[in-house]
Amino acid sequence: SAIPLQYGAQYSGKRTDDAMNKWRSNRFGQFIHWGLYAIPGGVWNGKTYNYAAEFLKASANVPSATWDSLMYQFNPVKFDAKQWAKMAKKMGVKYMTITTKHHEGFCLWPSKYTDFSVAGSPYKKDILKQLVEAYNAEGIDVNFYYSVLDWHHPDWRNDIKSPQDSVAFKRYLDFAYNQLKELATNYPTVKAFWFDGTWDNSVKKNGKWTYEVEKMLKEVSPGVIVNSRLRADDYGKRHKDSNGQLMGDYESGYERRLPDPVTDTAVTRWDWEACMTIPENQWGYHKDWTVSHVKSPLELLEMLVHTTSMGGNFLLNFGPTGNGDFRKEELDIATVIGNWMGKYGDAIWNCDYAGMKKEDWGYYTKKKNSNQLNMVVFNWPSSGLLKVRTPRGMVLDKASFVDAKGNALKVEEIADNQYLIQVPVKLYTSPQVIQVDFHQGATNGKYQK
Ligand SMILES: C[C@@H]1N[C@@H](c2cn(-c3ccccc3)nn2)[C@H](O)[C@@H]1O
Repeated sequence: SAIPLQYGAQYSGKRTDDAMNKWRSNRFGQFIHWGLYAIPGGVWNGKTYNYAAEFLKASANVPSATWDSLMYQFNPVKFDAKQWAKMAKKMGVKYMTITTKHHEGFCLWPSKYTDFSVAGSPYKKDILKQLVEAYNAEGIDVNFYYSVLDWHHPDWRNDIKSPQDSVAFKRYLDFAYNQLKELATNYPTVKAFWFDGTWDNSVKKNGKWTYEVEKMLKEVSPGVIVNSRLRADDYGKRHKDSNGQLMGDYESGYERRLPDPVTDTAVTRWDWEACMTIPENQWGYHKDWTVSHVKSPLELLEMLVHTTSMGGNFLLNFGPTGNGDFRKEELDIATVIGNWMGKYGDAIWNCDYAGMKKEDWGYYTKKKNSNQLNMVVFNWPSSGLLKVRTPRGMVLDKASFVDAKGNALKVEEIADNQYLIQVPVKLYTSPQVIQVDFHQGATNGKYQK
């Protein structure tokens, strides 16, 4: 029987209100990690540190006073929110998630609860306000990332080991609560809050606070969406409560990894989002991308399609430089992905899990409330035959490449709920999309029994 909880999941199943339906239909988002860490870019006193650039303070053992004085160098003269938003629009994202405050504690908005913000920098202006306005003007939703973990704030604690810790950490939680209320109040068009830095015991021992933050945000900004990573329940259980129920509005555990399309299909039962770096593990700007593998546009495109095929959102990360511009590799990736989305985005936006078995050639997506099935093909069989297994009652009618709607492909029913779709055997240089029309009914039985 269920364990009684005060601060566990507040509901089960997917939210189906307009705000969540829009969040789900967005599918593809741009993550932006921007802060003081973008100034040194992974290099300190002439030494390059391979670990994630937004962790340079820790990797290079930089004293807090030294790190915090980077605020006086924050003056991104090349920052142009409208230009960032145009690039995002061309890339085909429908939402953007910006780090309002990362673990270093530096705030990209002039918060009245701390001096450690843009207001204290030579730049002075409100970065968040400019980004929200510019991206919303391009029709792109904006979500706020907020790190509960805060290396700058004197009252932060990793754990509560004494009454003094409790008193200090209570002050910290009040500070964070006030900042979050400030963000939800001052930027009312923000659609979701992306919490991070909640894995420490100090936060796990404060499930009630995490519950109250979610409650407050939804009172201040009705319809707003909160990720599972914020939440701890009465017993410190995170993401899913002590009864295995998902907390928050969507599962946000997939960081630099994706669920397996064969063994992890359970994720299709709830909303979820995966966030992904272009290098192996760099969220903030790093001067030297030779320190690890850098994913190609096609690798990233396959991850986007893979995620959509399992009913999830894909949040691809960009790390602007300390000057406020993007490195060439990121601009090139945005262009290649944008070109593909311009032609085939209809197989991503407002598409979901098709409820079909994964095949070797690639991924299915299904347009919401339609009989339109998309096959996004990455791996071409030497036979030229694409295998399709349908659920009982689903009958394929016709198929054609999105790029050649008029040329119907041969669809052969070879057994109950088993089909082969014939495609020309040739080299394709980018993933192709085949659109398949189907209907619910008995199989045609054209094949010999
Ligand atoms: C979304 C990503 N989450 C942050 C992160 C990751 N980690 C981490 C810490 C220890 C092990 C593995 C991951 N700590 N903070 C990264 O800095 C980025 O913001």
